[in-house]
Amino acid sequence: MAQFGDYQNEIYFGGLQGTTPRFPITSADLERAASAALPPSVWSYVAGGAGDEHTQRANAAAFGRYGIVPRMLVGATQRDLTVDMFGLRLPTPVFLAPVGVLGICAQDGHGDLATARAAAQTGVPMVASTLSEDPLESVVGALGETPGFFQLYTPTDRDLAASLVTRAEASGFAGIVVTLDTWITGWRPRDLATANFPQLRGAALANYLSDPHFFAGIDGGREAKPVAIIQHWASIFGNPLTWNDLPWLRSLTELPIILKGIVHPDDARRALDGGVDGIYVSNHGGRQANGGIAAIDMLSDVVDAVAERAPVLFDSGVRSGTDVVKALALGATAVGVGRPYVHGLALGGTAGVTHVLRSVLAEADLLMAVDGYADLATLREAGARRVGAGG
Ligand SMILES: Cc1cc2nc3c(=O)[nH]c(=O)nc-3n(C[C@H](O)[C@H](O)[C@H](O)COP(=O)(O)O)c2cc1C
Ligand SMILES: CCCCCCC(=O)C(=O)O
Repeated sequence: MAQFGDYQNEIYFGGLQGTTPRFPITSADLERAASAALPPSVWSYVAGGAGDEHTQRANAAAFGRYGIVPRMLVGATQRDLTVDMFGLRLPTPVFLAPVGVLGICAQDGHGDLATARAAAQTGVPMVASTLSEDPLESVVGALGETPGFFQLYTPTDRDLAASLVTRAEASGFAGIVVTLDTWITGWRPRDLATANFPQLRGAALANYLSDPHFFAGIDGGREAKPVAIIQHWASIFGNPLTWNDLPWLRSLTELPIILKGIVHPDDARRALDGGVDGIYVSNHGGRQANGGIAAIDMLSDVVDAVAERAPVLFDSGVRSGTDVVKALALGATAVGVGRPYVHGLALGGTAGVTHVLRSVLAEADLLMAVDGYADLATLREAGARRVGAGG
């Protein structure tokens, strides 16, 4: 059975033979190289967070407070990292977190397709953002057999919201991830300094521009001037959903609904009572609210509150395979990689994203081998020890 850790040998032997594409290995080196590769205003959008970015830094640093305790003489020569969730058997516990505006991070403008192709090559599921530069139908097409989830930014225009969900269901997405924490934009100093909001310049509106319901709300319809189209988009983008909206969301689809942005255990319980199928713990990578707690520090509280009633997805601050293993040990069902794959995309399109995913998976797999955990159930049972340092 092939193991994710085999990528290590591919890199070593490819290095000897000169066949492996040379991408940086650590997330810090990837980040540095991507910052040089992208135009400065795009870089500040990707790298930036809310306020003085304390929460963003805390997300990553807080992983340093947790440790895996190794077990010996186990012989974990074969590791099983498969995950069952939402009726799917997934080959990896890692997924691609939704990132809007991927187009501006790719040389040919088709960052969503490039990412979907990397998902197809690695089997890593992709959560595709509403804010895509390629329409959702073509993104799911590029995923091939690999499952995709559609991330919904719920517009205030309910017909448009319903249409996006219906299109996602019809085109083959396996679930709908509803993002709760970004109905309004947080205070993002780096974007304010460059007055840079790429999607407001139309870089990520393919899902809207391909939807007849979107044009129904604009004077002049499809013939309207670009500025009127973008103004209309900005006026309907963010819907401050409340608990009262859950039955409406539920009525839109038979697909599993996963709520992204849950951090409080009581919210997780209430969401499940309200009929959703999955909880996605995230603080949006510190891009929305500064002054918050690191997402990983809330994971086990949410996992306890969910009490096995549903899968718990996690992102925010994941930078390595070690972080993935820690989040899994703390009870996550699957772990989302965010900014690191955008860095890979900026450096090498599909090949760059594939490299990042394979590196993260290889490190996770090798850590489990060395630490004596042959599968995720055993790892989860052992848990992660809180060690106090870091963050
Ligand atoms: C450039 C960028 C764009 C993002 N766009 C979206 C989006 O369209 N929808 C969404 O739900 N989350 C979006 N996110 C948040 C990610 O899904 C994820 O929560 C976050 O990147 C996790 O933090 P990390 O990358 O620091 O680990 C975006 C993040 C970044 C960096
Ligand atoms: C008007 C809000 C746009 C948010 C765009 C995408 C996103 O989630 C991000 O973090 O950036």
